[in-house]
Amino acid sequence: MTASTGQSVPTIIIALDLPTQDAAESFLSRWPREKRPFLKVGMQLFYATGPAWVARLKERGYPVFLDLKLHDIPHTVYHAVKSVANLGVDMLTLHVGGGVSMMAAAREAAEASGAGTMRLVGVTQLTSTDRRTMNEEIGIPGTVGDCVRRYAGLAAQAGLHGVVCSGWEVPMVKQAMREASVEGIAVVPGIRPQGVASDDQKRVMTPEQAVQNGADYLVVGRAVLRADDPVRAYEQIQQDITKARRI
Ligand SMILES: O=C(O)c1cc(=O)[nH]c(=O)n1[C@@H]1O[C@H](COP(=O)(O)O)[C@@H](O)[C@H]1O
Repeated sequence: MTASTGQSVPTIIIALDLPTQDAAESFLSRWPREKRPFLKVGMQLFYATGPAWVARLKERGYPVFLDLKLHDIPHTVYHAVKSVANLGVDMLTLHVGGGVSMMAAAREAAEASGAGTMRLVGVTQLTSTDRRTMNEEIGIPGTVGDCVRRYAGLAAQAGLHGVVCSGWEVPMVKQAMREASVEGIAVVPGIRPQGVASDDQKRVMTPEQAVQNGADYLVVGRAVLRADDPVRAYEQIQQDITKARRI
């Protein structure tokens, strides 16, 4: 039996970490017309383009993950999610560290806006964080895995649809969410195909490893954005995923 038996095929999400709308459009123009990859618009591009361009991406048929990593008081997050709900995006991030009331407010706002299909996912410990940073700088004791597992349980308790974590923690976050009666999704950044530099990421995995560990979504930025042929790099990762599912 494969590690991913019973799951749908893991989906690649391209992190459009680019500075301007022109840069993003030029990147998208390199793709075959019929291809509509799942796109992540994060802070860099969202602050540069604004919400109208994101809404247009949706109108053009792209699945969109809006990665704003909301983290504020419950009242503010409630109203932020209400504003985002109008854009029709498929996924939105918030920080689990904001607490259960903040996450529950987000869920309530999504429901009140009729944005039932927008998946709310909680960022656990960033994949750029290692144990030393977490223990000595942030002041959270224990292993990163302990913390991520605990955060996944809190996200499920608050009614989120899943979490963002590294590939290393996927089995434990799924278990933690299941214990809270949620079949939650695992969205996994920090993906590095063999031979690609880790850059600022600390908890990295290859696409094959992440899939074998049960990841539902693989978030890939620089490995595709910096490739000489981004479409080819994306297709190679897709092949890696298919291969990993056969093992
Ligand atoms: O929420 C995210 O998407 C995210 C969470 C996390 O823990 N780590 C992380 O890298 N990300 C995002 O995933 C992308 C990873 O980019 P690359 O490291 O270039 O593949 C970036 O857009 C990050 O903002």
